[in-house]
Amino acid sequence: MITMDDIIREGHPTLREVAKEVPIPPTEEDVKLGEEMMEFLKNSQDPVKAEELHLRGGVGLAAPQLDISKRIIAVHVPSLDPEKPDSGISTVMYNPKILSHSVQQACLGEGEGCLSVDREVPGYVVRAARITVSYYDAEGNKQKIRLKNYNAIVVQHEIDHINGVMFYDHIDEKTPFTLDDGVLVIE
Ligand SMILES: Cc1nc(NNC(=O)[C@H](CC2CCCC2)CN(O)CO)c(F)c(N2CCN3CCOC[C@@H]3C2)n1
Ligand code: NI
Repeated sequence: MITMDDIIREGHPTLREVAKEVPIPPTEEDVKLGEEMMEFLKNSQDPVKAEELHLRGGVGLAAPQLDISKRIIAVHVPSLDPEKPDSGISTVMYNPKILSHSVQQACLGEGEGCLSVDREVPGYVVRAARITVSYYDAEGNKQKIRLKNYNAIVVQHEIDHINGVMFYDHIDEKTPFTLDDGVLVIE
């Protein structure tokens, strides 16, 4: 079972590597890894288990954060709107690829953090508000989905990780909270 001890922290070179594509259909090993990544996210969102296992809350995780330089990400984002129970996203993506993105940009009003970064880095992380992503699922089926707002932000944060990009690379140190016109702030 994955715990915080398995997550490498900034400064570890693997976080700055471009991760390798995995064979499709995913091997048993890669399917198991994806399942363990998803289990970590669910545990981290369970108050009892998170407390017991000393987990920081997470809605996404990328294999390089486990010192595994493979293009595998897991996202488990609960829907923010109880009226729209399926507006969240919960899936493991193999070889995810952003096919297209909106000109419209968005950021989280609270900024971003990272399980591999043991410090606060204030500032807006401006990303595309909507993205079209292709990926392979655990069975090797090619999927193509459109994501927007919170779900889109999370998946972009994870895809950054498999490209060696950290969230604070997007923050302008001099003007961390300056926003161009029209950037959607997601609270
Ligand atoms: C936004 C948020 N980021 C949390 N942590 N950071 C992460 O997930 C990092 C990835 C996210 C940082 C910004 C975009 C992607 C992990 N990363 O570094 C992976 O690369 C949260 F934990 C969290 N939520 C809201 C939903 N809540 C449901 C109930 O359980 C608690 C949970 C807390 N929302
Ligand atoms: Ni992260």
